[in-house]
Amino acid sequence: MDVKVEIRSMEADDGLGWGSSLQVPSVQEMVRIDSQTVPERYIRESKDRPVIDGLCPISSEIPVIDFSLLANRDKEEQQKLHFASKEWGFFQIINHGVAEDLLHRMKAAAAAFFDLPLEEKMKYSMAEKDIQGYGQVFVVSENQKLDWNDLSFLMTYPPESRNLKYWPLTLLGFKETLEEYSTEISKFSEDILANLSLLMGMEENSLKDFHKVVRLGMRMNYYPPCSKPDLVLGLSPHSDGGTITVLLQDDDITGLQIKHQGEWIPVKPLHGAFVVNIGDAIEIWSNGTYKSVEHRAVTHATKARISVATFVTPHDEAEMGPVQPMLLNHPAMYRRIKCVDYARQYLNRELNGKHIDIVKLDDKS
Ligand SMILES: O=C(O)CCC(=O)C(=O)O
Ligand SMILES: [Fe+2]
Repeated sequence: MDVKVEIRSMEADDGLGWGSSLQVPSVQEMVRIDSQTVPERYIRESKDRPVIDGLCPISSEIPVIDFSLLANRDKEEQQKLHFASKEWGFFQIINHGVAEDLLHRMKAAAAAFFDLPLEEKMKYSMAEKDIQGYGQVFVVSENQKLDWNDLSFLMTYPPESRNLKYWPLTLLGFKETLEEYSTEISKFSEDILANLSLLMGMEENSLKDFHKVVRLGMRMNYYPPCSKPDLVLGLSPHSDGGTITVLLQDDDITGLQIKHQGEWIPVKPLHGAFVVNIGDAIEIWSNGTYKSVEHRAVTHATKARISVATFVTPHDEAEMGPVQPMLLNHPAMYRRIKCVDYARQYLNRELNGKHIDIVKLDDKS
């Protein structure tokens, strides 16, 4: 197969100043041209290959939290949030109050974008020095294994953070839907942060203060079907670098797997729920009490899967480092680092497990 479709424009733009990634082919286009061949660059070493088993029973153990109770600061529900963040780093949230119609429109907007012809999508390609737009991130060498995934990454909130040159404004309703969705996710995330602040022995607004305003980056993921799903990964193992991530996904395909007690556990979608996970920033602020857990995505033999991950991202100038109440009975487990420095280091490398070790302090120090 000889597919030379590079998804990157040559426009010079420093963008967010967080990093950049090398050019890669569109996997969706490769599969459209030849759905059977899996190029060598996508085939994982034996030890990294996934077990495709959407029916693993333990999946049902992932905590489910009722947001309507958390919003009322219900103590029992807060304890569930505490347990989930400590033991799993992941939970599904029901009764979040975001209208089902909006969730449906958000998924449809992402699907409509990936449905566009390649030439059209390429108009929104990442610029050379940015990670916003259509393309791929975390590609730093010509030799590394690639994910079976195409993505578009957009800053969506607050409104002034949007760079509309990466937004397909010709798609009817795309902009309005993302605006509406990101406004809802900003309110939802603020409330989760308020509950986590209280659980960490702080004022309700303390975690929010690290953001000034809650800042959202949205990664729309498209995982094409793969004829050999047991040889590839849709998304390499990683933990998310920000505060929390809110994931919206298709109901009918299990693609997300999380590392729990040394095993990869599939997260079976719960209709209408968000999957929320703790990012590295919360692990560091909580001095390791709450866990930013490794996760990955696997592919499906015949179906494409779309997910929409919204990353809550701290203010560039804020500091990551354990907060005072979490240091009362424990030594600091992480050194302090400015959020923008962490983001730059996080983004300019191959995605390969947890990155947090770069700020971990030796147990004895
Ligand atoms: O597609 C998924 O389920 C996972 C997405 C994810 O982990 C990410 O975009 O960081
Ligand atoms: Fe992730």
